[in-house]
Amino acid sequence: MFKASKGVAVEMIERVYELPAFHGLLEGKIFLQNLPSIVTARVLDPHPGERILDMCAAPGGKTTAIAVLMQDKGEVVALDRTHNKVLDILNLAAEMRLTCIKAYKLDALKCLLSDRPAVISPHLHGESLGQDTANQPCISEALSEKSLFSGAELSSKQSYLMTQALDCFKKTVGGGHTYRSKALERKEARKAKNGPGRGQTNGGRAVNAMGFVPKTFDRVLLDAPCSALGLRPRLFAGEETLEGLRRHGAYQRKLFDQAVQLVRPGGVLVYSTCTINPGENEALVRYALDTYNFLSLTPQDPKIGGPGLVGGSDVFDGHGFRCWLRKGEEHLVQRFDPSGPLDTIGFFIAKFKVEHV
Ligand SMILES: C[S@@+](CC[C@H](N)C(=O)[O-])C[C@H]1O[C@@H](n2cnc3c(N)ncnc32)[C@H](O)[C@@H]1O
Repeated sequence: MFKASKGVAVEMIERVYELPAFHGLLEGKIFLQNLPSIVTARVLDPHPGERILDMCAAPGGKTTAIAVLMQDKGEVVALDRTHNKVLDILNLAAEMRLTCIKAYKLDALKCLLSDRPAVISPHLHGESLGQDTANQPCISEALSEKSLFSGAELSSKQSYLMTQALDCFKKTVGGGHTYRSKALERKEARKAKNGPGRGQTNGGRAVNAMGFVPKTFDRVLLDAPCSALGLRPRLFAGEETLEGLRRHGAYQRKLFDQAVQLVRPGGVLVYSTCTINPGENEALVRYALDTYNFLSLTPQDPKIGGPGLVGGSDVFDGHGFRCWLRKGEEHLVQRFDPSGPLDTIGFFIAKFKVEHV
């Protein structure tokens, strides 16, 4: 408010709900969530022991809801591209004592390991791993795959081996059981003296991820960054332009292209946004179904929101007229109307079954 020289200021003189502020109260016991966010985690339907990917996860509301539904058994990989936001996820997970959550910093547009040339730290080379390396089959096997170092694209076997190698590397070297360099000892002494520093929190350290092997997650949630036109109150909603809305749609399609490749055959992909813009919701579903013939919409449970929009836009968005859902598809998605009797934020959820060939 003090940044702008003119504009509208709002002073809240009466609360809608007489709820106390929860800051620091019942820490780890309660976490406020919008109803559609809880519904999204339930629609994903994660089971204990599964491997789940939450692609745009900060601050971790849905990540933690998913981990709770899994009774903290299995693995929830939570990504965000922003360092401090990854720390937020780690903090929330620690506060809720959820150990199955692994949060990483990664641009979700580069999620697929096989998408990029192999760039491996020289530390991963056998000699620098210490004497016990030969006793680590996964490292030895991965390192014997010569083309890992050639800069060629990774096959999925190579990608898998590399992930295994990195895991082993972390366990052996990173865990400090077999080899502790002088540099590591100096770093730890510094940390003990100065405190954890920017990359550390109570929840742990924000680590960069390199990407993931295609078709290795049981379920993927893409809670996409969006125009957030469903959030209330939105004092600045009028500032979105048609071009801005179109760009959100294009970005979401790129994220979806990554998400779809990470789900295992027979797995589930849930797409959600907190906007009411059909260009980011129903149009994304149309794109998904028309682009990937191995995807199908699947019924959602619980189903609380209303039907999606059938038809299409008659507004030219600079590239075309976006098509939305076809008749019969509208009841397979949920659209939460922020002006409706449910009194929720505006939100959208689509659930896809993935059957790769
Ligand atoms: C809608 S919010 C996610 C809310 C979260 N799922 C929750 O329930 O708490 C979108 C998040 O996506 C992140 N994001 C945007 N683009 C991204 C990208 N390319 N890769 C990873 N994260 C991204 C943003 O930093 C933001 O935290």
